[in-house]
Amino acid sequence: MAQRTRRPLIGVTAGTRTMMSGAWAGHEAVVVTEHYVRALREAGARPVVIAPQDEWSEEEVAELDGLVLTGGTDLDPAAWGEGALPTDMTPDPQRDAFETALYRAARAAGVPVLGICRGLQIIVIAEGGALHRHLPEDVPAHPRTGEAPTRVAVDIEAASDLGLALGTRAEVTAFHHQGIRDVAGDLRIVARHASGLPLAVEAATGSSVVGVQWHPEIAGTGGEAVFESLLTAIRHREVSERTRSLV
Ligand SMILES: N[C@@H](CCC(=O)NCCCC(=O)O)C(=O)O
Repeated sequence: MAQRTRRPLIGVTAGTRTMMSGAWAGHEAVVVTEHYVRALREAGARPVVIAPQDEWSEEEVAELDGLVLTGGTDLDPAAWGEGALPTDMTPDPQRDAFETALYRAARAAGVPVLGICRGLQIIVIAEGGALHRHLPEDVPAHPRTGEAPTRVAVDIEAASDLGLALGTRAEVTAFHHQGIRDVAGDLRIVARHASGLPLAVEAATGSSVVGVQWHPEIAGTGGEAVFESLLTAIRHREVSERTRSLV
C-alpha cells in the first residue's frame, strides 16, 4: 500500500436505484457515477460515498473535510410550497431530507460544500430559494439541456471562487431541465447563461459553499479547477483553524 499523507476526506452523496436483474433484482442499490469519485481522487482527495439510507449526526458530518452534493432526480416541490407537474422526474423526498440535513450540518461545522446540478438545487432550496420547474416552458430562451448532456457557455463573476478557478467565461457540460428561479438566505448568484438563467451560486459569508448547475466531474470537460477550488477551500479552513488554535 503506497505511503502517503492523509488525503482530505470528502463525503459524496448518492441516490438509489432498483436492481433490475440478477439475484438482487427488486432490491435498492446505492448509485453514484464513478465520475465524482475519479474527479476527487485526481484532485488529491479521499472520496467516501454516503448512502442516503444512513443517518449522520452533526458531529459525524463535522469529521469530514468537505462535502459534495451530487446530481440526480428532481427535488420534491413541496419543499418550496409547490405541487407536482407532469414534467417532474419522480422525486426522492428521503434523499432530499437527508442531503438537506447534511448540507445544514456541514455549514454549521464550517465544512466546505460543493453542490453539483441537483446538489446545487438542494443548496438553493435549503437556503429558502425556488426553482424553475421545466426550463423549456419557464425559460424558453435557454438551450435544451434536459434531454442529453449539452455544452453551454457560462459567464462568471470575476470576484468569486469560481471566477478565480475558471475565469469569467467558460464552456461547461449541462444536463438538467430545472433551474434556479430565486435565491435567498446567504447565497449570491455568481454565474449565468446568456439566457439570463443563473447557473452557479456561492455563500456570501462563512464557510465555503459553491453550487454549479453543470457537471465539472465529467472527464475532459475542463472541470478539474472546480474540484481544486474545493481542495483550496479545505486547506484554507485547516490553516485558519490551526492559526486560531495557536492564539
Ligand atoms: N433533476 C434535476 C437535476 C439534474 C441532475 O442532477 N442531472 C444529473 C443526473 C445525472 C447524475 O446523477 O449526475 C434537473 O433536471 O434539473
